[in-house]
Amino acid sequence: MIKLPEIDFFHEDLKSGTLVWNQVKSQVHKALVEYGCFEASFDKISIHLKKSIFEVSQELFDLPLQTKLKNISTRPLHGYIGPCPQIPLYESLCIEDANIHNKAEKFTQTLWPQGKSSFCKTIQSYSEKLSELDQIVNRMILESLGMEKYMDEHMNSTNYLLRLMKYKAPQSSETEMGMNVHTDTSNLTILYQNQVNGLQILTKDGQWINADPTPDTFIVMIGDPLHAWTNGRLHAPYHRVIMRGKEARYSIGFFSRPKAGHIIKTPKELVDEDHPLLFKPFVHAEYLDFCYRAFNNTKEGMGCESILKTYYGV
Ligand SMILES: O=C(O)CCC(=O)C(=O)O
Ligand SMILES: [Fe+2]
Repeated sequence: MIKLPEIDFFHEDLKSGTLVWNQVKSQVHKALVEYGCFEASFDKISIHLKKSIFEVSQELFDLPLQTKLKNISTRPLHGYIGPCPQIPLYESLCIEDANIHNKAEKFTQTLWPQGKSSFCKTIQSYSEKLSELDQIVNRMILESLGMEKYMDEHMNSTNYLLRLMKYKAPQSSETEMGMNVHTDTSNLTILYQNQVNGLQILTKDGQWINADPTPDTFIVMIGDPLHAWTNGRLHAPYHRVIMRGKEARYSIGFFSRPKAGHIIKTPKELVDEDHPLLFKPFVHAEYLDFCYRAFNNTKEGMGCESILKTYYGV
């Protein structure tokens, strides 16, 4: 049974340029080339915070549907997604810029007008801490491609989204699709789950493997925009969620996303004879519209055909 690579981000002195940084960086690069994802240990999020994020998540999903529907956004797939025929077990809410205090507070007030500081504090602190891991991984990615000069531009053109997700236990004793096969629309995704497994990743050679993280680990994954930007060097894996058993699954997705109007354009340094250009430049908002249409048009939910290849392939 293949297991995802495990990478440790514990070290106190994990600073660019140190020996330990370079060692971790090469593990990150190798894992992202081969699998497009890995399992990360990261101790900046305390046990208390890990517990709290699921407690507040549960409270959120226990709110009446009318209240959850207040989570709306002008961008498609950025608000409340309720159980629908494509994915009947799935429900999620989306908090844009959850790492920024004012934004976390605004979201909290929309759902709890009387205020709910435990919720606001937890989502903000969780997002802020996890953004450190996101930045470490992003820097390692750019350095390992010799592209660190793009770091500021890369980070300034993204923002963070926090998606709290719940998958109901399937009705029958059979397994059921929790989320259909897709690749992510983010540059980088960091997933954390309660101890109900279900996430599966498709390897490059076509095998589905289980990503069963421990309570201490996160799954870090590449999405389409970064796959395109790196001219295919980093793999964006197809993945899905299969539900079984009697327990609900809670999962927390932390996404670094290109901003709506940002154009994803492969830098010229990453194009040469051995690496011909794979994708035309594209505006993230337009690409997201295609994903949204695919999601609505196919019975299986997010279509499994690559949106990136279909619309932007060279
Ligand atoms: O719940 C999970 O583990 C996966 C969620 C996911 O793939 C996504 O939100 O894009
Ligand atoms: Fe995903």
